[in-house]
Amino acid sequence: MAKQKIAVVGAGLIGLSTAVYISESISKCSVTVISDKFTPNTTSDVAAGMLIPHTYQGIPIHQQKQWFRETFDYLFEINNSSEASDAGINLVSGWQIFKTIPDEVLPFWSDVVLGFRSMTEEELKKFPQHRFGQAFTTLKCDCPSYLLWLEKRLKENGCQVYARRIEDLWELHSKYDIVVNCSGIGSRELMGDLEIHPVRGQVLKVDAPWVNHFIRDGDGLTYIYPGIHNVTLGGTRQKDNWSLSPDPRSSKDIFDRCCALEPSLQRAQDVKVRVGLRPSRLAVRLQKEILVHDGKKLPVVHNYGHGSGGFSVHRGTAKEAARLVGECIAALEGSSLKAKL
Ligand SMILES: Cc1cc2nc3c(=O)[nH]c(=O)nc-3n(C[C@H](O)[C@H](O)[C@H](O)COP(=O)(O)OP(=O)(O)OC[C@H]3O[C@@H](n4cnc5c(N)ncnc54)[C@H](O)[C@@H]3O)c2cc1C
Ligand SMILES: O=C([O-])CC(=O)C(=O)O
Repeated sequence: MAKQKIAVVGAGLIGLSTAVYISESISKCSVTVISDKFTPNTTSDVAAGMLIPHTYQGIPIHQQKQWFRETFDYLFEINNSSEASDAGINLVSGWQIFKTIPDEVLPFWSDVVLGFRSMTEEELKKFPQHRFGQAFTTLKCDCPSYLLWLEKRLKENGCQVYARRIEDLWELHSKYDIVVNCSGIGSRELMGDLEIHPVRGQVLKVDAPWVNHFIRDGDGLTYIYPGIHNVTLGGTRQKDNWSLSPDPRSSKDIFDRCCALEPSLQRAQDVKVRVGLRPSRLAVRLQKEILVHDGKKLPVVHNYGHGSGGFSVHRGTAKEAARLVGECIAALEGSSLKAKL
């Protein structure tokens, strides 16, 4: 039977990781990635890349935990291989601190990260404004390195990559059998999906190589994340704000909040400001849809809307998208067999 031609729209973290998963798990297909932007110009490049899940209100917790575990295990294996530095993956230990005791003292992901425990009184003395804290070790991606590494994997697997903006998924009907939509915030326009909205995030990437322990305020607004090449200082969460221009007042505010937690950051050098729009939705949209025009059909698998947590769950959602693509292939093969009989 001829190979099914799959087009993946989007070359951020979700498009690249989904294309890699499909090309490695489904032999009877060819994979092409089509996108208007590539690394270093995607939202995924701006992210801190920490594996600390955000909760999607519209998805059962056991499902989110499974996606996180699959992602953590995958990156942990890379971290323990000769690929670690190329892929930009490192293990990082640190503290999540709270001004008031959180509802979830033991979050659902506590037994996936390593060494999760409550902070000691002694550790908490470093943060006089905070009353409670969690200590653990997790993984962090240097996002541009990881995206380049995924692109390299794709090319090694024989996939094609094209730069092009798609106005309507139906444009792909004449050349491809199945489309996988990983267009992130672009799905608002491409699919007319008004459930997805931007949550603007501004961060600073600074040079401060002596900082090697992460600190995250549990309110999710202030964080210090050391990575392989720089330290990410965050952040902002501005719902429905589409501006990609850096805001100098926010930069000062982020810097001051981070210095309040880690005063040595006053000596940080080479401060770069980055802005990204989190593709936020109550639930990641991971489902099949059949587009129909003039009696012709185009199966589509959607995988978008990862909001603040794409890095934490991307491998798990890529696996689920690949399973849905497998179902589409089985249906296409079933119908072409029927047509021959
Ligand atoms: C400041 C900030 C910090 C973050 N920190 C973390 C973190 O520490 N941990 C974590 O887990 N997550 C984090 N995130 C969230 C994470 O960045 C996102 O969940 C993830 O990057 C989403 O990936 P994506 O591939 O869906 O989107 P994108 O990276 O935006 O990729 C979408 C792709 O689709 C393409 N596209 C869109 N429309 C079209 C079209 N019509 N035609 C062709 N191509 C199209 C775009 O060009 C792009 O290539 C953070 C986000 C921000 C903004
Ligand atoms: O919340 C965090 O720790 C980092 C993150 O995912 C974001 O800013 O979206």
